[in-house]
Amino acid sequence: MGDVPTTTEHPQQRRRADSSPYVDLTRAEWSALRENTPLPLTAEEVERLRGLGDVIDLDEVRDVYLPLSRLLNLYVEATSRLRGTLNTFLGEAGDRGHGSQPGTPFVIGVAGSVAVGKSTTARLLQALLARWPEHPRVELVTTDGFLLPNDELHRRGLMSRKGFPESYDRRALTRFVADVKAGKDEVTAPVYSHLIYDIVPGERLTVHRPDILIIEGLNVLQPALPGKDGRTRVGLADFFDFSVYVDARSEDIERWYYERFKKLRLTAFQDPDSYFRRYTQVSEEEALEYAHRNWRTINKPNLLENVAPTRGRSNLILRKGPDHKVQRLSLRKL
Ligand SMILES: Nc1ncnc2c1ncn2[C@@H]1O[C@H](COP(=O)(O)OP(=O)(O)O)[C@@H](O)[C@H]1O
Ligand SMILES: CC(C)(COP(=O)(O)O)[C@@H](O)C(=O)NCCC(=O)O
Repeated sequence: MGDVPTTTEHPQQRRRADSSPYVDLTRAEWSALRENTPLPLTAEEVERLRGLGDVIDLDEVRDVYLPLSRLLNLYVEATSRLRGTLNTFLGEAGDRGHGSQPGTPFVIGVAGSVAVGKSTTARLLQALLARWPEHPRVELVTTDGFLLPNDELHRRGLMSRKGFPESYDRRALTRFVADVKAGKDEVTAPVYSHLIYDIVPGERLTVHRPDILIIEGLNVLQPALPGKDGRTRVGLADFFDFSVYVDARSEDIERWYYERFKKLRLTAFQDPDSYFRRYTQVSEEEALEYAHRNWRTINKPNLLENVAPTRGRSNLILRKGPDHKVQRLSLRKL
């Protein structure tokens, strides 16, 4: 694996020039920033939010996610004040509907590789944010609902590119977030099932004017594609008020992917409806060959070509060590 560029080993990130837009913090420095924020989750609740294979406990929540929840609270307040200022500036024009609506949702993007633990991060944030004294309504949506259905992926020759930017209906995804942010009463999205490895026909999820929307997925920080006229379009990330990139060494993520695959083989894959049931009927070694191929030909190239290059667009980079625990953080300051 020596030739594999990892997602963490850029020397400039260890020692940054003063002009770097990021400030680097150790876990200890970051955890001190939680100040007196109380811990609103119990060990059992944390356990329920934990994804398969992720290691997360109350220490991790206290040291890593509480300071983040505090920072996000400050961001939400400041963003709301800024919107008020904009509406004041727009004055009457604002009254005629040109300004942003009061209560415009605060949108948070959570990005990172397959199997890095984005879902756990997003679920923890949702639970922590919902427990602020203001009790905001926090909705969490994953971008897999906007994958093209398998039939369509087959037609376009993209079945072995699942998770690559072109395997999504990116316009529908951007429209979905734009509609939520515009304050529409009900906005719906398609639903993806890991069980059938496909979009669930006819099923939609509905989002009703949340205070905060978390949108989690591999490619949420991808820049917009240029339009046919060559002009840049508005992209998904243009609607984000804050974004988090969950980072780890490629070698660690690969190991987590295989470990999760082995666990899924003993659990979810046993379901008769599982797309992966066939891997419960062969030896673990044979099943793992499929996982290795998937990592080598789909998830790793996607990580290196598409996902990791978006890391520098995020507001916060969480760097996990080999045990899934966050070791270092980089917070955008400029
Ligand atoms: N084949 C599968 N069957 C059932 N659940 C799966 C399968 N693959 C992934 N998952 C689950 O789906 C969620 C999203 O996984 P993934 O997209 O790899 O992101 P991440 O691990 O970064 O959250 C995780 O909770 C994972 O455990
Ligand atoms: C569904 C996914 C593309 C992730 O989608 P996301 O929610 O990040 O948009 C991914 O978990 C996946 O299934 N990738 C295909 C390759 C594989 O089976 O590992």
